[in-house]
Amino acid sequence: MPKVLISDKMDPKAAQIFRERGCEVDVITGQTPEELAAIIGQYDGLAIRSSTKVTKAILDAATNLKVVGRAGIGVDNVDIPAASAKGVVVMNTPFGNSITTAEHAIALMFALARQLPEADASTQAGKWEKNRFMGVELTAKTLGLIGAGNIGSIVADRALGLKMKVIAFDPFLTPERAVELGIEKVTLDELLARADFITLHTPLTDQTRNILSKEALAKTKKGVRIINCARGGLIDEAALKEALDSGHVAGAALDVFATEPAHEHPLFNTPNFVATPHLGASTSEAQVNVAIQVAEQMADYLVKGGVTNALNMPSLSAEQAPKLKPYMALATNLGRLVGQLESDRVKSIAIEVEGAAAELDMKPITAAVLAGFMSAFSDAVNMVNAPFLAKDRGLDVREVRHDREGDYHTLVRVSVETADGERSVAGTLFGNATPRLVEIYGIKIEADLGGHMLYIVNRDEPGFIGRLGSTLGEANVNIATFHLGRREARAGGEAVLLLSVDGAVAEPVLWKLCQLAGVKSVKSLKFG
Ligand SMILES: NC(=O)C1=CN([C@@H]2O[C@H](COP(=O)(O)OP(=O)(O)OC[C@H]3O[C@@H](n4cnc5c(N)ncnc54)[C@H](O)[C@@H]3O)[C@@H](O)[C@H]2O)C=CC1
Ligand SMILES: O=C(O)CCC(=O)C(=O)O
Repeated sequence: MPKVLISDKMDPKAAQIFRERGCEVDVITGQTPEELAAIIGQYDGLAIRSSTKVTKAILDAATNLKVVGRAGIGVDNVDIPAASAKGVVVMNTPFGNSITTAEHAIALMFALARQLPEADASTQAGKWEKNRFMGVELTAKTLGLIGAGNIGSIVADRALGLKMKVIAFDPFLTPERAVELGIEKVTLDELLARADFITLHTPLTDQTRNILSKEALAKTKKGVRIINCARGGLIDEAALKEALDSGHVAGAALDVFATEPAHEHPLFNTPNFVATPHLGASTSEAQVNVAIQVAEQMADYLVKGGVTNALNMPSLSAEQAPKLKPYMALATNLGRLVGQLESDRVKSIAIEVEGAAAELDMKPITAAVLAGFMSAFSDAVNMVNAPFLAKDRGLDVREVRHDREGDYHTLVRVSVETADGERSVAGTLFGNATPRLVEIYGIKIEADLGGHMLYIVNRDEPGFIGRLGSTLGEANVNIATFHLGRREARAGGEAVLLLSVDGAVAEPVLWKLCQLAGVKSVKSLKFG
């Protein structure tokens, strides 16, 4: 039974769902990185929010880990390249807390417009400073969104309801989507010059880090108010403090900080500054949503092989998974066959599908071919890390879907290009379930790939099979299955033999086989 650790505070529904769906679960929160590293080796899954930092050191200690699930959106607390390299799937829940976070941004916009926190503190201190707190209306003001994805779009919708004009800077926002949202797509400089309120809704990336830099803040309209419910690091906090002190920025509200938790900060106690402790996602509704989603997704993966909302692997629904399973086995074996046969450097690999296979999502099939192929060169390869390893090796990967009727109701072909030219193998599924090799390097053959096998290329002539059988018999090698194919219809050409044998064939026996008259090459193969 897969074992899952919940290492951050999460709604109890998560643990309940893990148990209901066949996982054992421990909830241990507030651990130091050392404490986590000491126990993580026992777990197949790790469910987190933002407190647990899934660093390379944690991943190195996580010898059984298959999936990290983030109950939330941002995954900047997970070293995704390190997880991918280790073959660990990283998932998030991209929609469960978006409404809540958008509402927090709107709440902070109101808080700034009417100085609510300061007015509250003053009133409760018995001051009744009616003349001190002069607010501004939101109606007819311009709201500038930096980032118009899930959360930005919801903020836009709410702001339009408040009769604001909404403009957005987002390089990936299409003009059609902007029209659909009822907002205007602008450049960053235009947004800075026009917005009365600016709200940030992008992830923290190399492109967005410090997007509101000192220079950018200087380009804003005097009296602008700024809200950040996305990630610390998007705004230059020192420059923001200066701009608030000088009065150029009339107010700023931050839910997120460059360093969290922010127990102290130069911005604290600055007039017109509002702070919340990364509360964007903190509503009971959002926390139930993300806890349920993350547990369902992780359990689906661990128990049924379904992949949803993974950031480093193609999606595969739990319903699709059983249908794709035999294809993955076929694809892995074809990839592994080519990987073992080709000792030359493979420059490119093409995965072609036709018939029933052409109706399926190709991404998992491609990932399985690559996993099989790469497993011939390195250990600990799986469908998660194989595409990354292939990229690292400079392998060009092509996917081709044929819309044609072939000899087989379904076919997967893997072709590689080496210095010696292109070679390909192909396989089908018998009864929609059993993987079967049907072609190897241009020669028709029918064989199940599995266990230990021998691949022999020889001259097609009488007596060869007898010599081969005797040599193997003398070496006490038992032949389990025997498959034969030849390039030409008549004897004298090239033939291939695929034998499955009961164990690995020792080097001296392979050498003897190579010495047999008519043998061109002998390869020992192993399938998982
Ligand atoms: N404060 C909190 O508790 C929470 C914070 N968040 C944060 O909110 C952020 C946004 O979340 P979603 O809207 O769900 O993400 P999303 O991926 O749907 O949207 C992000 C948008 O940013 C845009 N973008 C990317 N690079 C950009 C750039 N250089 N300039 C301008 N726009 C750029 C993208 O095109 C995309 O439209 C995430 O970073 C997430 O971590 C999310 C939930 C809760
Ligand atoms: O889990 C949380 O409270 C933080 C949520 C968040 O920042 C996110 O989902 O990106």
